[in-house]
Amino acid sequence: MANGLYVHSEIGPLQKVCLHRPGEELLNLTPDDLERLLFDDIPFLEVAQAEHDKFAELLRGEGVEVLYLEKLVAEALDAAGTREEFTNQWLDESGLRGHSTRAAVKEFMDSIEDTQAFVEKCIAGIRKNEIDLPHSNGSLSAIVDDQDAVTDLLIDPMPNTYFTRDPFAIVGKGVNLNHMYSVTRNRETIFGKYIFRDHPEYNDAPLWYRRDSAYHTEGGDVLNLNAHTLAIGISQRTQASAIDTLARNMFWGDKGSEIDTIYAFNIPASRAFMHLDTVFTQIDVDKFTIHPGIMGTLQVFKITKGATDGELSIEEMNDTLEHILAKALGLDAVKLIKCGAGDPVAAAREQWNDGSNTLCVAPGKICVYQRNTVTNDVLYKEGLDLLVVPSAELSRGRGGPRCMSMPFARADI
Ligand SMILES: NC(=O)NCCC[C@H](N)C(=O)O
Repeated sequence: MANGLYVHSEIGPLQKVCLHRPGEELLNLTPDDLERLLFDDIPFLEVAQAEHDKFAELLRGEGVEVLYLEKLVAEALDAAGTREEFTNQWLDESGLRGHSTRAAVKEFMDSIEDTQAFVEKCIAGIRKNEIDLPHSNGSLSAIVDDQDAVTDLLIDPMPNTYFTRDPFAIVGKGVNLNHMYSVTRNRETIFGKYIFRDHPEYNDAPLWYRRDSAYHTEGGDVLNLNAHTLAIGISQRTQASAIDTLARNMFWGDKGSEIDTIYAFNIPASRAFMHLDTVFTQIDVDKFTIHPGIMGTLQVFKITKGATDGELSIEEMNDTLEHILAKALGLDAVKLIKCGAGDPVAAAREQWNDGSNTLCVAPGKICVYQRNTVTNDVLYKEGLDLLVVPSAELSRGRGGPRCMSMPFARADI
């Protein structure tokens, strides 16, 4: 067991983080596929990459080790000799139809010698004109599927891979390996399966949640409040049943989870508020950014062990959000800083572009998107130290600095 994972808070000095630099997958996004692939516009790749490089450089400047997802996957497959197994699983989940088409794609992927280039191609997707497809003779599927095809892609790209927050979430020394809400993103969790099983530094990680679980959940909904307390969104992306399953795995599993209390935040199921971290992130020991739009409807439940094995105790918290968070963190008070300075128009505009979605690199020091000027001004005035990420193109995928990062290690506070 060589599991180098350690995350017990949202704010402890960030030591290692996993990113993915957007790549050719964005060149396979077409207007017709945007909605299905969960994008709102087509980013200009060159600029998106430059913005992402700046994000990585800001993190390195703070002493953070930046790991790249595609490199970790390639290292895992090479170290364990599992590329063949991975390829078959990726093909099984790629939506390909027809035996001979699958064989042609497999041959094409096998011909890519370098494993990291192979992983990058899995993420990029495959256009029909890249492969000599077998003639339709002898295959009903090749005739019917071809005439029904609505896209020029043989295999969809995975354009959301740069949102490394969502397919898995590090909690303590283990991992929630998620079953994601959408078919298009669920393939990203295959990468997690191989990293946390096969990578020399992260193998044999305890899994608190498994990608074959029945219910869907995503990492953007998971906030590590402290070593024994989690906050999780019940949202468009995370079902209450997934939280029940996770709680049982953590409270009674034999893999050593330290979590004994989960606060479930029921937020409206909408695209703008897709995860808890799109409306709410911790930025200091006693400070959070929050989108005021959720305050009215927010329902919070506290989940702990019930009286008998496997039974959860669920208590609805009838208190203000400030009090609930202060209690959860063992503090006298916390401060909620409103996105858009509380102005409803600025709040809605800046939340849409991830004004509440910050990545904390140390208490009081956070990465924010440059474009959210109203929110950033408030954060400056509140004494936060801002690492400002250019965001004209990255933001088109509807995720901010927290969405674009998965901490693997944070120092204790
Ligand atoms: N944690 C996050 O809020 N991640 C942002 C994910 C954006 C992506 N386009 C999605 O819809 O899943």
